Amino acid sequence: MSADPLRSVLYVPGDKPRAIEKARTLRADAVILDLEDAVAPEHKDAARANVRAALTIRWACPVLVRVNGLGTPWEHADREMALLAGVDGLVLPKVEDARTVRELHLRVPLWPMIETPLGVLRAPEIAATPGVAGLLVGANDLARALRTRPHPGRLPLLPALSAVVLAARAYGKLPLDAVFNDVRDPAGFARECEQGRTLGFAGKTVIHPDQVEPANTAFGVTDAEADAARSLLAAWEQARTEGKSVAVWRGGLVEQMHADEAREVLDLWQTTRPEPR
Ligand SMILES: CC(C)(COP(=O)(O)OP(=O)(O)OC[C@H]1O[C@@H](n2cnc3c(N)ncnc32)[C@H](O)[C@@H]1OP(=O)(O)O)[C@@H](O)C(=O)NCCC(=O)NCCSC(=O)C[C@H](O)C(=O)O
Ligand SMILES: [Mg+2]
Repeated sequence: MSADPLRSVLYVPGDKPRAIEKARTLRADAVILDLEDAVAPEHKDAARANVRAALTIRWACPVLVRVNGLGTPWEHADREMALLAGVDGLVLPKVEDARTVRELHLRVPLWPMIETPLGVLRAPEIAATPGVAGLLVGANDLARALRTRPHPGRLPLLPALSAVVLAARAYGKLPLDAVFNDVRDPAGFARECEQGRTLGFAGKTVIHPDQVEPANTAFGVTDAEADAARSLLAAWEQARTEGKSVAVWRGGLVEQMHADEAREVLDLWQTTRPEPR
């Protein structure tokens, strides 16, 4: 389990200084200062200057920058600014192969976005690339490229979502779920978080302050889950003390991997507990 949970990862448009300021007051596990699709071409230079200024400030969470993609007029200036300003990682949009990631020769953690059909097909090689910390799904671009129709349960995207989880997990990287566009639909957002967690995502990318705490809850550990993990571990350790290879807890079989999983749950609970007041 990662020492730095990424339950909620907030996109903040680089051309909105007020939103950048606001992001510092939220409890997102990380933020992505966006220079790509949230910023219109005529605002790119101003956004880059805002992001440079934001990177000089001390943040309570890791700060990533989503740079403009390969082949755009802004890619070099974006990367150079972010690297010089000391960014915690770069989000690379629309990545379609491992070679382009490798050839960037960047020494910060890289977060390729999987948001095209080719990107999905090549997600394993992209996830395996040294320097890659995790994969993000870009469901808006992907849905458009696949010509899917909107569906409340994301049915048409499920194979791609699972492919990204599979690729990331296979190489020990973190898969982050896509954004949910309707910022005025908290029930729909909660359902999609639940689905993302069930699919195996480590956290969700979000686009509005109101989505931060619900994502933290959905991808975090409740006190009840922590209690259950402690109880399972106690049963496991008791069984092992008695020389048994497996335990039975609440009527179910417990083996080593369940005990390992319970320890991971407790780690996450420990690292994400609100500070005592
Ligand atoms: C989605 C929004 C355009 C909604 O904007 P708006 O209706 O104006 O929001 P509110 O009035 O409710 O805002 C209330 C306050 O919250 C601040 N705010 C809003 N959004 C953010 C944010 N993302 N981070 C920080 N703070 C934020 C406002 O400034 C207000 O503050 P205050 O003045 O104190 O009241 C808007 O939320 C927005 O622009 N969101 C981000 C959009 C974005 O980043 N898009 C790009 C990433 S997603 C993407 O590209 C998809 C992917 O690539 C794919 O293919 O799927
Ligand atoms: Mg996109």
